[in-house]
Amino acid sequence: MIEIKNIQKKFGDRQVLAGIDGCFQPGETSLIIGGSGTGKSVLLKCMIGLVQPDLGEVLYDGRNFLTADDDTRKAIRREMGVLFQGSALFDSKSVFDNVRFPLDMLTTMTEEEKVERAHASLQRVGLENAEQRMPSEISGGMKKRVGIARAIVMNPKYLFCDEPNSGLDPLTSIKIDQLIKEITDEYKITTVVITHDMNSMMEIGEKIMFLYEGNKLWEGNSDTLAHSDVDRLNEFIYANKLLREMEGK
Ligand SMILES: Nc1ncnc2c1ncn2[C@@H]1O[C@H](COP(=O)(O)OP(=O)(O)OP(=O)(O)O)[C@@H](O)[C@H]1O
Repeated sequence: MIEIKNIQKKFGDRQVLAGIDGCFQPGETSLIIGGSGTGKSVLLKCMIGLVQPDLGEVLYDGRNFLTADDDTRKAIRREMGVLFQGSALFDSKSVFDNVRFPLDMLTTMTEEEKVERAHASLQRVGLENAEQRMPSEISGGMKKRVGIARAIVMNPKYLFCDEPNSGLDPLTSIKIDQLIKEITDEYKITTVVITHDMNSMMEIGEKIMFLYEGNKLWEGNSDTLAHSDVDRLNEFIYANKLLREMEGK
């Protein structure tokens, strides 16, 4: 379980996060939604240690990530998998070498163990036949799958995905969402996904947190999303639907 308490962050005079609380459960895919510039990515970065919040706590199964000693922080980091926007693959490495990279960097596994683990991850995302291909030779959806395989290769307890659907067509988006949800459920991972995607909200929104100008204005799930009395959320959903219709999705 991940708990965040009163996360605050300012850049200059701008209060980007104004005190966010939340709780994310194992085996659950939790979504953070909201318009552009509302602080979703900054919140995610605060959670994974890429941005230091001004105030607040991030607890990983009770361990305070922000005040922990170096060894505990390292241990927590090793339990995290991250799928970055745009997949962030190394262009000069094959699919297989991209996936085994965290094992090379962070473990003392034998060659045989690494190969076995990387194979298993790639198999889990359905890419066992693309291991020797280069990132430039595969589609956007496949790149996301490689990113997911790399994010789970260390058997993470916590998985973070920043806009996993960006740049994908609707069908591929749904497949990627389903994969994230299945993996979360199968390995009982605590998964946090940032998304703009209305389909994702409806299909995998077991828990949804809505941010607006650095505040959490609403929390619920896909069933309650369309029935809130929060004007800002209703505007966001309406704008999203409109955009999808205009794009012919
Ligand atoms: N390192 C930084 N220095 C200064 N301002 C920043 C920094 N990182 C983010 N911001 C600002 O914080 C605000 C929130 O940014 P954030 O990236 O979290 O938005 P977001 O909700 O993820 O939006 P999007 O959906 O467009 O990615 C923005 O106004 C952004 O310009």
